[in-house]
Amino acid sequence: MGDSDLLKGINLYLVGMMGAGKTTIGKILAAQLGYGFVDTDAVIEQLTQKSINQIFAEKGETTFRQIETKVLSEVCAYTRLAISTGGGIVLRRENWSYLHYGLIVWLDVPVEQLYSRLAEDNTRPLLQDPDPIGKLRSLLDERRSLYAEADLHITPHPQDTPNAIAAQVLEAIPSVLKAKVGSRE
Ligand SMILES: Nc1ncnc2c1ncn2[C@@H]1O[C@H](COP(=O)(O)OP(=O)(O)OP(=O)(O)O)[C@@H](O)[C@H]1O
Ligand SMILES: O=C(O)C1=C[C@@H](O)[C@@H](O)[C@H](O)C1
Ligand SMILES: [Mg+2]
Repeated sequence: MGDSDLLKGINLYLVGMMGAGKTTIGKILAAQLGYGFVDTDAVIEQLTQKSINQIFAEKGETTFRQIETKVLSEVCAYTRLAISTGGGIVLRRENWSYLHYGLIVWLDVPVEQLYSRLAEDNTRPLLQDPDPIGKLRSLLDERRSLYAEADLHITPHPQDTPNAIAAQVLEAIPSVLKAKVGSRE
């Protein structure tokens, strides 16, 4: 059971740039909270029977974003889930109305580290760019103020393991949960 009552059934959403560790840490958090695990990118791939790269190439980013919103709107109706989102989930205002049903955690990882993790990975269509590090920088510049709308801002040290980062999230939850519930009263 462990920390299973920590969030009182409220969903936990991980947001942040591609490569920030949302999928990796979301799985650990789900196990530790006794929650189910959902990755919106994986759900989109299952639903469409296409890879994210294929969806971007064949249908374009706008269609991907429409599917992403639909998936989020359906997922948020469930409880007791840790949900790793796609890096661009913060872009549509409508998505925030769904995210705010849960507790939102921003994994804020420096661009250099994102790049070193993703350099060998060709599954992120937005990084198929002649200047991937410049692209990561400009995406983060566009999105930083949106990610900052999360309830909890976690800035892991470069050497922190996924388990250590998950522990930081769990440790910080009680204080932010209080603030979040308090703000609704
Ligand atoms: N704390 C960490 N230390 C070292 N490597 C990590 C850490 N967290 C994640 N990684 C590695 O970085 C890569 C990207 O992680 P992950 O897929 O979890 O990111 P993501 O935020 O889900 O990205 P996306 O938005 O593209 O889905 C993976 O290879 C993962 O193993
Ligand atoms: O940052 C982004 O816009 C993206 C991140 C990934 O999780 C995928 O959702 C897709 O590659 C787009
Ligand atoms: Mg992911």
